[in-house]
Amino acid sequence: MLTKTPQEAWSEFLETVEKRCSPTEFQNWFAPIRLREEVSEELCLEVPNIFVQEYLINNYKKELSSFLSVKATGELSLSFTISETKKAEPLPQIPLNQLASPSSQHALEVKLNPNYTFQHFIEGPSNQFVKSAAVGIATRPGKSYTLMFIHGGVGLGKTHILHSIGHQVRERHKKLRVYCITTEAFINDLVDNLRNKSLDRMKRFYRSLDVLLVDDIQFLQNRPNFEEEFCNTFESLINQGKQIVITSDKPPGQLKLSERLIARMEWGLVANVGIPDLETRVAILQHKAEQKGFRLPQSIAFFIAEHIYNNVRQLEGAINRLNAYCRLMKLDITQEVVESTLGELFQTSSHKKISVDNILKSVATIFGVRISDLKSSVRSKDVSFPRQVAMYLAKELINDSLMRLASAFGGKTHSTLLHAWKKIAGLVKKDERLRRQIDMARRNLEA
Ligand SMILES: Nc1ncnc2c1ncn2[C@@H]1O[C@H](COP(=O)(O)OP(=O)(O)OP(=O)(O)O)[C@@H](O)[C@H]1O
Repeated sequence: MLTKTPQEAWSEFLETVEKRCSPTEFQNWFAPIRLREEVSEELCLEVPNIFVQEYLINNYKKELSSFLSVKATGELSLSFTISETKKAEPLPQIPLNQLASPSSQHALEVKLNPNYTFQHFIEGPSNQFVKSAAVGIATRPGKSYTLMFIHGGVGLGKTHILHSIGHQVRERHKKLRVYCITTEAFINDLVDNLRNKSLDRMKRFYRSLDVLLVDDIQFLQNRPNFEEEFCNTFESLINQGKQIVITSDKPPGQLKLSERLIARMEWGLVANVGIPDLETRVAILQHKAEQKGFRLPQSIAFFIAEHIYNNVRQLEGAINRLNAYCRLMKLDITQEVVESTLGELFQTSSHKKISVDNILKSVATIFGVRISDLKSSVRSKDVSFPRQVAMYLAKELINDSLMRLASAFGGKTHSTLLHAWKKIAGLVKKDERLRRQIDMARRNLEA
């Protein structure tokens, strides 16, 4: 019998999920969910949008069912409400008769890259949220969130997503005026129009758009004069219920822009694109190879993905280089060929590959125990403590799932590994000797 209140069940569910998923996934999908304080036996959740609700049900139904009771109908005792879209303060509207004609042409428009479509965007835990939110926005532009703000590191697919929205809107909403521009081009446009005293025409043009896609807003930093005009354009579109999508290398709060603009951007749907995990990188490599018309063996894709890991553009560069080399030299793709062609890229983009086996070797030497004991289920303190240190190092130094890391320790579970990591992380703060032992192991491994 379930005796927990829905609130208790929810917080236990969150605790479990937080241990299991990546911080990006948790931040994107779970952190925005609010528990509604309703007097009900049902768990009432307030979600910021339908994507979060669908994500929760599609991916965590099984887990939820072990925390929540089930109704007589067999459904989970769970209900959702979608938080009301926050409204921007009203600004003076531009009369309709002043809007530019839909046939206006603009030289600075960015042509949407035909390869940057949702179909060619490979999904993984690091970008699932941004992708489903973008698909939702492209399906009903201006209807759910009038502003979407996409941020993330270099080469992780922000422009790809931006153009995908543009393609889909053009395909499904033929009458809507979609315009894609880089922030640099917007600034150049502004400079030209100021010089030609045609600022009003420019304003009318931008304010007549239905969907404005703006790439790399970080280039607006430290340019207060241009920022003001951008902010006006932006507010005017938002007030008309039009759609804006902005990309940036940082979240809104970290941009050096006026408080007014930052507040406006934070008000939208803010989504982060993270670094793809190993499996997603492998899938991206294989997809890119397929697009180029060749097949990349799985083992080779893993090999490349293990060495190039924080920039998808570099993965794509690797595929292009490998393809060109093998075609010209009429070679099959083997690991040797990959090493000789892409070795340089590996050097610049990767640090030394650390494996659980290396960690076990290093820890065994420092603590004077046998590797086989570390992998066994021996529980004596002189073995279990170094084993926990090795688990701590594995979680700290290897970018892989807890489950896989734990199983490399002779089939341990992810909760054992997490427990070990927490314990050692706590001890290392106060135990000088342990800190030195761990530093020594790290130096050995990274040397
Ligand atoms: N998930 C993905 N699936 C397929 N291709 C991807 C994915 N993520 C990125 N790419 C590819 O990586 C390349 C770089 O992506 P993009 O230009 O969109 O990155 P960005 O985040 O805008 O980079 P920058 O910060 O430099 O502007 C593109 O060719 C894009 O197609």
